[in-house]
Amino acid sequence: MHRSLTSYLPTIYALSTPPGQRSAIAVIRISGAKAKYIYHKLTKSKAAPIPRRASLRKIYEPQKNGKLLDQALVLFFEEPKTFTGEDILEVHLHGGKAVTNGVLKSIQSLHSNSSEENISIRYAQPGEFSKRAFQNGRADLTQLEGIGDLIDAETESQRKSALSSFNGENKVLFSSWRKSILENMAQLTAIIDFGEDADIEDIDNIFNGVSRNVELLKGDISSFVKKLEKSNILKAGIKLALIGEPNAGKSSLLNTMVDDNVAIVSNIPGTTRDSIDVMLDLEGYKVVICDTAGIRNKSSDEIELQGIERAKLKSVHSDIVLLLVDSANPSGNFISEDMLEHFNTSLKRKEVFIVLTKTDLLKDRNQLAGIKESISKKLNGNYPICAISCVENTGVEELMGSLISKFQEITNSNDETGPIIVSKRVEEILHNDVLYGLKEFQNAKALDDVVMASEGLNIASEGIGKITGETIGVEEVLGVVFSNFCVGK
Ligand SMILES: Nc1nc2c(ncn2[C@@H]2O[C@H](COP(=O)(O)OP(=O)(O)OP(=O)(O)O)[C@@H](O)[C@H]2O)c(=O)[nH]1
Repeated sequence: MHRSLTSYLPTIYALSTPPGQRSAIAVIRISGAKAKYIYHKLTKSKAAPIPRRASLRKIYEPQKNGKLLDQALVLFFEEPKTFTGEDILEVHLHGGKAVTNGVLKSIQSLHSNSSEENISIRYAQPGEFSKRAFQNGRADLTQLEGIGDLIDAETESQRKSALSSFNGENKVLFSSWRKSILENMAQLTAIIDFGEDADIEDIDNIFNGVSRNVELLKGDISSFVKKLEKSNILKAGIKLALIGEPNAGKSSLLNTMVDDNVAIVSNIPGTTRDSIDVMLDLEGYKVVICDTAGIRNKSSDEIELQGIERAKLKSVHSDIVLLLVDSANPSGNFISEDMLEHFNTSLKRKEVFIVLTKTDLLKDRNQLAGIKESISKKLNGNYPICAISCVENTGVEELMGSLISKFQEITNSNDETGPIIVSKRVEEILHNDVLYGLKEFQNAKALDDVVMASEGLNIASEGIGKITGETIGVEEVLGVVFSNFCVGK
């Protein structure tokens, strides 16, 4: 009879659907050696549950004459081919608080550590189901972290990128890197072991060959890390700052984009005295739009001045800046000196879109070409310029289209392989262990030190092992990974 590697551990159970909420269905998940025992006790059925077959069962308090708690859909999965690698029982109850509490209490009441019987059952800790899956070899760490990212995904692009870990693509890639490192380490070990008997020229040839392989591998890993950095924007959200002079129409554009009145729109210049962040899902991208205070030359208002400084700072820290310019500005000075200075000192290397606003107020739309030319001249660059009117709702769609293309570009989403998301933990190991180890190899190679070079490769290979969990020996590392998970996962 098969026994999972974790069969000696207590059987765990948890409410896998959100707690404390009224819902049509609530699912309790139970995993471990006592899952079947719990089934018999709750259903009062003597017959063994048929694996993978949903059946409707009355659920009772387990003690003698225990009262009926609910009628539920019950699913039993037999080890080892289950998520955790252990027997799993799922009880799909009606989602009322009293029902779920009653069943949870009943399961807990089955725990017993009396001298005659040792039935160890307890509520699961965060991520404990996933931890069991890892311990029983059902999934590697990157796949499990991928599930975490999948659950956390708020937008379509985040969901897609989490899949690369979840469906094991990253695992395959990391394993191929590790295999390659181990093969090259084997060649260095041969030099170390047979060094004295071997021909110097042969040794050089082998060492140089390994060095070329490491160079290529380091290139691959570096591009993966670069792509990762780009994709990370997807997780945090693309930061989009709306800047412009007071009254340029920033809040109106934000409202049009959000299609809701989140910012205050008024015709008193300087209404937005501080920045407002709004999270949006734009065509599957998580975007954090920041409406900032109008930037102008002269202000004696201390609070406004602080707002202006913060607006400048926000634009510096954003991924994309929309510089809004009132096309109907009667002064004809479309970019103020203060804005120009901020642009030249801080925004030159940013992704900037110029947005000409209030085009409905222009008497002659042919003026637009002249305005565009004068702005480009003043900014001394070729920035994309869009013309919009929030009153007529024209140009906003085109602007959105251009923004989406930019999102794809800066997050690598139009790349064939798509964006990738891995955990912070994995990213750190890639930098601090894997790339570091390969760099150490290269330093040692420059000194012709085979032993140190091999040690460098060892660091890199151990690093990949830590990522997938293959060379994990320490309980703390597992703790770090799984403590971020929710209960029931
Ligand atoms: N005709 C017309 N008026 C507009 C348009 N967009 C904004 N406005 C008006 O311009 C004024 C200023 O708009 P806001 O969106 O508050 O401008 P803002 O840049 O956020 O202003 P501050 O918060 O002062 O920096 C309001 O009276 C708006 O109704 C537009 O496309 N056409």
